[in-house]
Amino acid sequence: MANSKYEYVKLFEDDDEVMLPNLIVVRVVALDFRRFSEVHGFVKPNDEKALELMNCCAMATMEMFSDVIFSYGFNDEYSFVFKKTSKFYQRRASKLYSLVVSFFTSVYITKWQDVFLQKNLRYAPSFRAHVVRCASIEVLQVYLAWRQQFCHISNLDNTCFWKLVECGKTDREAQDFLKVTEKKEKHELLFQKFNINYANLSAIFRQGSCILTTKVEDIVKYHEDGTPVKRLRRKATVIHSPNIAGRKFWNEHSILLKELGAFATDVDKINPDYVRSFQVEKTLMPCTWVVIRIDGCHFHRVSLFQSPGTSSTIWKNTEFSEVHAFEKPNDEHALNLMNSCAVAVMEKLPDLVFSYGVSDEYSFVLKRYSQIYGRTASGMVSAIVSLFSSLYVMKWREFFPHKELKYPPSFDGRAVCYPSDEVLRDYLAWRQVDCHINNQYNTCFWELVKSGKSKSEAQACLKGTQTQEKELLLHSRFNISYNELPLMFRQGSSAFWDKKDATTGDKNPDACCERKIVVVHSNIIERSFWEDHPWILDKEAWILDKEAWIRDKAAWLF
Ligand SMILES: Nc1nc2c(ncn2[C@@H]2O[C@H](COP(=O)(O)OP(=O)(O)OP(=O)(O)O)[C@@H](O)[C@H]2O)c(=O)[nH]1
Ligand SMILES: [Mg+2]
Ligand SMILES: [Mg+2]
Repeated sequence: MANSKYEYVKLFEDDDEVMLPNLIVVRVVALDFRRFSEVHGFVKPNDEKALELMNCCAMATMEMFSDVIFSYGFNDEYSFVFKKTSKFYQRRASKLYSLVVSFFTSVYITKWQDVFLQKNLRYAPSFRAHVVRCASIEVLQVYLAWRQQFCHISNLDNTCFWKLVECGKTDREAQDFLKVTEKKEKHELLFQKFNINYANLSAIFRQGSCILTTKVEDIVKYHEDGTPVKRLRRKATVIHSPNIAGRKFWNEHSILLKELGAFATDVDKINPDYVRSFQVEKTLMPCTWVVIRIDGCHFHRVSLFQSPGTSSTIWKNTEFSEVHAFEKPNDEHALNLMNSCAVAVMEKLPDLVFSYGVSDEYSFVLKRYSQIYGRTASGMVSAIVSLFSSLYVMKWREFFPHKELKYPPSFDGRAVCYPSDEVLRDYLAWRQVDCHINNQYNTCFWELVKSGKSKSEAQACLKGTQTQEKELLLHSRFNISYNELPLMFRQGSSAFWDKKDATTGDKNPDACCERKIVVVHSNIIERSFWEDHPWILDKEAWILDKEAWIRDKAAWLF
């Protein structure tokens, strides 16, 4: 809708389409899961409930994203394989991994209490994700073999490790012992010393879990004459298999053959070059401002959700803001929830220097030399979008104490590099102009609707109108002075560390206690905002960061 002189900043966005014939795998891995599992007292080495929750999230993800044909997970990770012809979001990598990780995270929080009845979630967990490109079905086969082999090796190791620790060894001693022990000896150790036959441990621990979906018919209601109204729905099922990369397992599932292709032989060796390709992630250009923009998925449009109180997922012609009865055009609580999540994300990731939010989106600015998540686009985007989603679900009650969250929300994300302060400020100006144009239009639109016009009449009435005409319309017909509407609606929200932090810096040991993020609703298009807050895009810190970065990255220069 919006059109402004700042639109040129869109030229900095790059295309990350996964080209055909590459097969798409989205791999999701928990962040800092060791700490999370300790804080939540997970059983070692495997917590059945924690695995059940991971499977639950993966099943919901597969039911949500119908192009995902197969998934495999163990411990704290899951891999989702898309059908080979998928056109989902034009195969744009950032859309795919961000939506999957965001939804997966939201479900993790939503379902936590159902799985861990007595255990409260103590803090917001998050996951990271990236796209693995497999050039052929043979490469996908190696990928699956690699992951399942890792599951086996790590589970055997962990089982031995915790048994050794239980019987008195220190962590160090147990690790040193296992380092020099062969697989066969580990099996022997478990059997001889601890009376454990490894092969008898639960398949879910040893083999991980696979998920496949089938179409089932649900009766959703009955007509007056008693005939049932049926609807097709995807139903996910968990299975365990000792060799998911084997021909025997794969080729007996017709859906895998049809949507992905057959395995011609069994894998006898995992090619290390392939493994390198599975791990490669694009890094962002150094010395640029990185902006991570996240946006609510289908906050307005059709979405899929699980109807409350039932276990079935149903297509509904609906929108997140509609289902949750957000006030139109602006819901103060919904916007404050977004702001609160953004502040919490900034507190967790100190490399974030500024963020700007409007409607269902937030832009996070990372300092120029940020090296978090190896400066990979997928690391930065997925960690932020996942943490944001996690917080959004956890904080929902605080902002909507009387409203149930009806289904897990999801956000997409992208990373864009801007080379100078000017371009970065133009980017932020672009978002604020967009906020202004949309807000003015939406205010007029909903006033017209409230006054009795249909939506299409309201649309027709506003078509081609300029700012001043809209202001006049609001004033003359509805007695609304646009400039007196709440600042948050007109200007959006900006979050940043307040001045005290920047000036006290590291010199004062108590400084960290005083650090505070402020949320303001200012005009950030005007240069004066940046002149009044020079520490946000601080030049001096930038030079120090640059020197540290060169020392770290380019030691060979000296
Ligand atoms: N009523 C109400 N709706 C809101 C509010 N904030 C966001 N929305 C809705 O969220 C939509 C955001 O627009 P987009 O992000 O472009 O659209 P979307 O439906 O989320 O679609 P995608 O982002 O492409 O998935 C708006 O059109 C509103 O319908 C709010 O405070 N109140
Ligand atoms: Mg949106
Ligand atoms: Mg939006």
